[in-house]
Amino acid sequence: MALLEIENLVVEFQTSTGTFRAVDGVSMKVSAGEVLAIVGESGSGKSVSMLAAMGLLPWTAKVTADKLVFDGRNLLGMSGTERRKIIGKDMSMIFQEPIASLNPCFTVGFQIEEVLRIHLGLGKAERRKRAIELFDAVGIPNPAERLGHFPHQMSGGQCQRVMIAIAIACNPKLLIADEPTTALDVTIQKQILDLLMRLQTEHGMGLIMITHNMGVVAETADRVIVQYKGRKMEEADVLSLFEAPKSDYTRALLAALPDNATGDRLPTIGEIFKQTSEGAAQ
Ligand SMILES: Nc1ncnc2c1ncn2[C@@H]1O[C@H](COP(=O)(O)OP(=O)(O)OP(=O)(O)O)[C@@H](O)[C@H]1O
Repeated sequence: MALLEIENLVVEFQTSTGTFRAVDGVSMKVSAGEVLAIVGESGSGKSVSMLAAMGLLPWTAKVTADKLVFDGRNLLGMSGTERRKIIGKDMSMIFQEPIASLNPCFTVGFQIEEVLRIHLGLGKAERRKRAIELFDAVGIPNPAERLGHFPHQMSGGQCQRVMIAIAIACNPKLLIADEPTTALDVTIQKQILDLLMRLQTEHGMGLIMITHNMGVVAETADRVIVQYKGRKMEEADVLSLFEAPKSDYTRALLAALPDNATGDRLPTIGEIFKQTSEGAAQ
C-alpha cells in the first residue's frame, strides 16, 4: 500500500486579478522506504503540491483532489485538529531557507523540545535527553550546549541540521524535503544531502525530494516526477528518465545538463529553446 496517494490534485489561488491554477491535476504515489524526486523549473507547482498535501496553504488556496490519502487515512475529510496530529509527526517537511523556517525568538532547544512535548507528550528530562540524541544524530557538535543557542547564532548548514532533527524527531513515515540544500554553500550541500539519505535509509522513511537540481535527482531518487506549469509532464524510474526521457520538456531539461542545470535553478523552457535555436543558427 502506498504511504501517500494523491489523485488529480488541483490547487487554485484567488488573486486580485482572478483565479490562478498553480497545480493542475497532479497525481502521485510514494511508498515507505522510497525516494521520489519532484523536479521542474521555478513556479511549476512543486512546493504548492506538497504544501497542499500537508494542509499548510493559506486560506486563499482552494484545494481539491479525487484522492488525498496518507497511511490509509483520508486527509480530505479530516478536521484541522485531526490533521495536526499527523503533520509534524508522521509526515513532516523541511524547507529551503532553514534560518527563516526557525522561530528567531526561541532557542533551537525549545523549538525541538516543543515538538517532542506536543506530539509525544515527553516530560522535561526526557525531552532534553531525546533532543540531545537527535542533535547528535544529525551531526551537531556539542549538542547539549547548542540547545541553548538561537537560530541567528548558528550557520545556515547548522540550522538545516536543526530543521532535519525537528523533522525526524517523531520518527516520521514520510519526510518532504523542499529544496533542502539550495540556500546552502556548495560544500555543505553534499553533507546535508548525505545526512538526509543516511536518515532515510536508517529509518526506512518515504522521502519526497523537491529539487531544481538534476544532479541531486540522479544521486538520490528511485523515481522522478517532472512538473511544468502545474502539470505532471512525465513520471519514470530514475534510470529510465535519464536514459530514455519521454516528454520533450524532460529531454530539453536533460539537454541543458550539465552547464545550466547544476546551479540553484533549472533554466526555463523559454531559455532552453532560445539556446537551442541560437545553437542551430550558428
Ligand atoms: N499564496 C499564493 N498565492 C498566489 N499564488 C501563489 C501562492 N503560492 C504560490 N503561488 C504561485 O503558485 C505557483 C507555483 O508555486 P510553487 O512555489 O509551487 O513553485 P515551485 O515549482 O515550487 O517553484 P520554486 O522552485 O521557485 O519554489 C507560482 O506561480 C507561485 O507564484
